Amino acid sequence: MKLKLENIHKSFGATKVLNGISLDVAQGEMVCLIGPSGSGKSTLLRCLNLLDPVDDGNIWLDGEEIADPSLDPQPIRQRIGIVFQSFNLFPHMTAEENVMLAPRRIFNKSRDALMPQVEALFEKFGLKERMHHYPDQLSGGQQQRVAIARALAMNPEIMLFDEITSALDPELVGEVLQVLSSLKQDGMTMILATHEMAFARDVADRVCFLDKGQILEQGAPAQIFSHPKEARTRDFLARVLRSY
Ligand SMILES: Nc1ncnc2c1ncn2[C@@H]1O[C@H](COP(=O)(O)OP(=O)(O)OP(=O)(O)O)[C@@H](O)[C@H]1O
Repeated sequence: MKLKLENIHKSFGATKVLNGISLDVAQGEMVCLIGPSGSGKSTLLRCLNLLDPVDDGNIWLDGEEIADPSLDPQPIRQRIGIVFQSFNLFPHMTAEENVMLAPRRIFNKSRDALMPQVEALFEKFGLKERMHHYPDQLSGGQQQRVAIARALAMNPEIMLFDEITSALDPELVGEVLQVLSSLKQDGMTMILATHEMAFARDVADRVCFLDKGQILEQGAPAQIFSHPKEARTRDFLARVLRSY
């Protein structure tokens, strides 16, 4: 198993946000987390990336326990890329400089040494002509694709995506989802929190329905979307699918 979560608990003050999450993610699998606002999707991804410490439970990456607070989180974080809804690109740097920043600093590599990989990423994401543009010269969809390239430039083993299309104009969503589909074809292990139900249904290997910090149901998208067992899952899907 690439990633294994065992009975994860997390509270903020008196608010219990994750209430016993257990989840196995296989190498190359795409898992979509769906669920109502406030169900704990973002918190789960932040805990997986060690941005927030868990209160209790275990996270295993390739059989190695990573949620141990006595470990230095930095080397583990490098193995797990995360992209957020807000692109957070540095405005005073070009797209290329944004993508090169972390690998240059952390791996101490020169621009020349990194250039073939970075050029290949821009090419793959249809951004070759935009490498030397600044973020404010790029559309939201282009900025988000640069943000994904920036995470990939660290050669992560797993990618986490937290509602990465939620801030985009509807016509720009497709180009970003296309990037996710191509990463899946490349065999990247991915966990996505998303409200893109059609994408989850058509592309994910597995869908996990979160509610009140618990996984109520999980399974193949066809099973969850067509035959949800839990009433709460059914209600949620009925509401969101009606809005399409
Ligand atoms: N740093 C924090 N401090 C206090 N409460 C927090 C913090 N982060 C999240 N929460 C609370 O945890 C709960 C779950 O939030 P989370 O963002 O994980 O949900 P979500 O499922 O990702 O929601 P959405 O779909 O709206 O992004 C919410 O009640 C939220 O207010």
